[in-house]
Amino acid sequence: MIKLELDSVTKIYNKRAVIDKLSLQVRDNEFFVILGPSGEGKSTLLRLIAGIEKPDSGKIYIDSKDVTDLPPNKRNIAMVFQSYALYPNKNVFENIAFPLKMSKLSKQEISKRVTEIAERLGIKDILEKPVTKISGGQQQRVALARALVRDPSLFLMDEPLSNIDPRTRFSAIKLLKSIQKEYKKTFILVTHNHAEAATLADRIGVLHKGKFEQIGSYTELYERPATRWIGEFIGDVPMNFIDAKVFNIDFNGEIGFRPEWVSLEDKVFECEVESTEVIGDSYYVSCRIGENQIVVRAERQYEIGEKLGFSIKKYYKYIEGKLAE
Ligand SMILES: Nc1ncnc2c1ncn2[C@@H]1O[C@H](COP(=O)(O)OP(=O)(O)OP(=O)(O)O)[C@@H](O)[C@H]1O
Repeated sequence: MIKLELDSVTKIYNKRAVIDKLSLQVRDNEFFVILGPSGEGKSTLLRLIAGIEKPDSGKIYIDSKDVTDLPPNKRNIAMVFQSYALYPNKNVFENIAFPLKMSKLSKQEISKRVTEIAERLGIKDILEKPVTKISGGQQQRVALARALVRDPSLFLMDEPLSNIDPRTRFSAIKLLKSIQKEYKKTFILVTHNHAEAATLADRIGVLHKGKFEQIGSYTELYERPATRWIGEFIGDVPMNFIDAKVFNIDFNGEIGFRPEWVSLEDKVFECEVESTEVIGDSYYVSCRIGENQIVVRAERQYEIGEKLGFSIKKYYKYIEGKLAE
C-alpha cells in the first residue's frame, strides 16, 4: 500500500525551483530517508509533506487522500524537529501528554498511554522532571514519545539525531529503527549523515537540484551509482571516474570504479603514488596515471613516488555522467 505520494511537486523560492517536479511514492511501513548536501532542499521537501509550506504546483497524497491544500493539523502526521520543540515550562509527562489534551480521552487513558510509551522508550523514571533538566538524548526520546503517543499515519523527522553526542547517537539510531519496526509506521527522515541514512533506511532518496538523483538502498547507491554525482557523493571516498581509453577500453565515455574494486596483485596498469589517507583500517592511496588521478585501497602505506601496479576488477560505464546500461 502507498502511504505517501508526491506528484510532480514544485516549490519555488526567489524564482528558483528548490523542489523541481519531484515525484515519489513511499510505501506503508517504509523507512524512507531523504539524503543530500546542505541547501539541496531536504527540509523544504519535508515541510511540503507536513503542510508547513505549500507547493507552487503538483499534488500531495497521504493514504490516497489529496492533502495538498490541507493544513498540517489535518494531515494526521507527526513531526520531530532537530530542536525537538519541547515545551520548556512543562515536565516530561506534560510534554508527551500534550497532543492528547485536545482529544476526548479521559485522564486515566492519557496517563496509561503516556506511561506505556515512556516505558518503551526508557524514560519512565524521568516523567516528573522538567525537560530543561534532562540530557539531549533524553530530550530526543521525549520528542519521539510525543510524536508516537498520538498514533499518526506518518512520521516526519528533520535531522532528529543531529544534536545528540556521537556515543548516544548510535543507540538513538538503533532505538529509532526498532521503534519503527515495532510500531509498524511509515517514517520519513531528513539527514545529511550517510551512516545514519545507511543504518535506518529501507530506501534512500538522494536529493540534488530539486530532484531525486537516485532512490535505492544504501548498498544499491554505493554499488551501482546511477550518475557520476552519486558515485562521488556516496561513500567515504569518491568513486573514480576516468576516461575509458586510459585503461584501453574501447568506449566513448568514462568508467567508474570504487577504490576497493582494484586488485594490487594483478599488475596490468601502473600509477605513481602521490599521497595516502588512512580511514579506519584502510589506506587510500592517491595515484597518478598519465594526466589522471585515481584513488585505490591498499593494505599498507606507500612512499610518495612509488610505482603501484594494479588491475580493475569491476567497473561501470558512464556517458556524460550517466550510467550506460
Ligand atoms: N522560506 C524560504 N524562503 C526563501 N528561500 C528559502 C526558504 N527556505 C529555504 N530556502 C532556500 O531553499 C534552499 C533549500 O533549503 P533547505 O533548508 O530546504 O535545504 P536543506 O537541504 O534542508 O539544507 P540543510 O541541510 O542545510 O538544512 C536553500 O537555498 C535555502 O536558502
